Amino acid sequence: MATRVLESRFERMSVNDENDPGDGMKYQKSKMATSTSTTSTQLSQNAGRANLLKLALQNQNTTSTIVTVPSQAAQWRASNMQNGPTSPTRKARGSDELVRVERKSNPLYEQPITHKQFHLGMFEIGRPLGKGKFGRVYLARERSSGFVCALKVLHKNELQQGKVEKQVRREIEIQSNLRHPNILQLYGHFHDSKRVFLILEFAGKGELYKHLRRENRFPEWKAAQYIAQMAAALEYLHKKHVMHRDIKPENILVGIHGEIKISDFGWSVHAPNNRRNTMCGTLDYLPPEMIKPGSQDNYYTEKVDLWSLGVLTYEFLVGEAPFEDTPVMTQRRIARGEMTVPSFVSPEAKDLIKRLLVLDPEKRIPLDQVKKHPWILKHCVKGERASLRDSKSTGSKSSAGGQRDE
Ligand SMILES: Nc1ncnc2c1ncn2[C@@H]1O[C@H](COP(=O)(O)OP(=O)(O)OP(=O)(O)O)[C@@H](O)[C@H]1O
Repeated sequence: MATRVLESRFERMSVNDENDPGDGMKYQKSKMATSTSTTSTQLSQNAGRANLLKLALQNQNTTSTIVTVPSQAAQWRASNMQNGPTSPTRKARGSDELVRVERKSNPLYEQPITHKQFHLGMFEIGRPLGKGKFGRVYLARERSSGFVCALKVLHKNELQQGKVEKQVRREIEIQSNLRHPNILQLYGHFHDSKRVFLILEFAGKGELYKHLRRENRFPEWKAAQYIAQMAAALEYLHKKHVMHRDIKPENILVGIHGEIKISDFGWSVHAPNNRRNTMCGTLDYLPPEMIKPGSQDNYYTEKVDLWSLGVLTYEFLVGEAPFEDTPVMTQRRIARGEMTVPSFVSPEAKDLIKRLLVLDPEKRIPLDQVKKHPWILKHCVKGERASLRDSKSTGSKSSAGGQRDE
């Protein structure tokens, strides 16, 4: 059934589709589509989507044979996947529940690694998933294995014009070496004369930013579970001496189980000495040490991500960033740490925000303590009971006005 849905989705695509990128990457008709007996019209769109996601999960947990291989040119060098990633598994009740992500070995990585060169013909291209500044992202399926992934297409001339080649190269190098359930996996990449293709893990529930805008703000149980996952991912990154430097809802995707996937490593940096002095990131999320006048002289550390985690916690719970204002005022308020937490935020959550949004980077609460913070423990260790209690006391909607994901 699930396979048929996917087939019919691929079957429906045509080269005249208005979403055709017009860049020589036409939608391709699946060979398997002819074997279907159930037509797509018999299935509702929602059921189709749910089944597609189920198939993506099955593929990613069990049947994938995608491996990363060296690409044609040294500058787009790929990394190896010998240290296999971990796969999230569903632990919670009901389809609308956030989950604690559990590590599980993936059979893919127990198989011998076979090196093969990736090329576009190996993939069936599905529907567009979105568009960024420098390219488009498509749902894709590797033909031989049926592995479902997201294919990001970047045009070399646009990268050149935007002077972001170095940034993209760094993004590839860093992301392809990361294996964590809350970090979007980059499986490999390849290129032709005009384009660079990134083979990415498919995040079935899309952008976190859209979930937040839809719900306005998240209920505390959900925000706490997201922040716990963010803390785990950041801890992993920092242990590898990687600072993300651009943590914000727009750079977080949501996996098929509702788990967080940090993406967009365009601003991330591998800094083995743990100190950098480049100005980057998004104003609302920038920490004081990066916006101070003369900050060129002020080296900063991976603790910038702790500040951003505080801003993220605030935005999850309040619906807007804590220092949001005109650009000049935002900068001024960040430099002074000037913000107020609304009274509807619980004292425990407020405490965590205040411990993260500390002007002195060295005094910010470390990630291992974030994971043990009472607010996190309340919603994550006893997560299910806490979320039940919250939903009982506030009806179907949470006190934060948020609803469970459908
Ligand atoms: N792995 C993925 N799984 C599911 N959807 C994705 C995936 N990657 C990207 N998308 C969708 O495609 C959109 C464009 O992604 P892309 O990475 O090109 O740009 P971006 O990070 O949103 O923006 P920018 O180019 O400004 O950094 C995303 O906003 C998201 O909706």
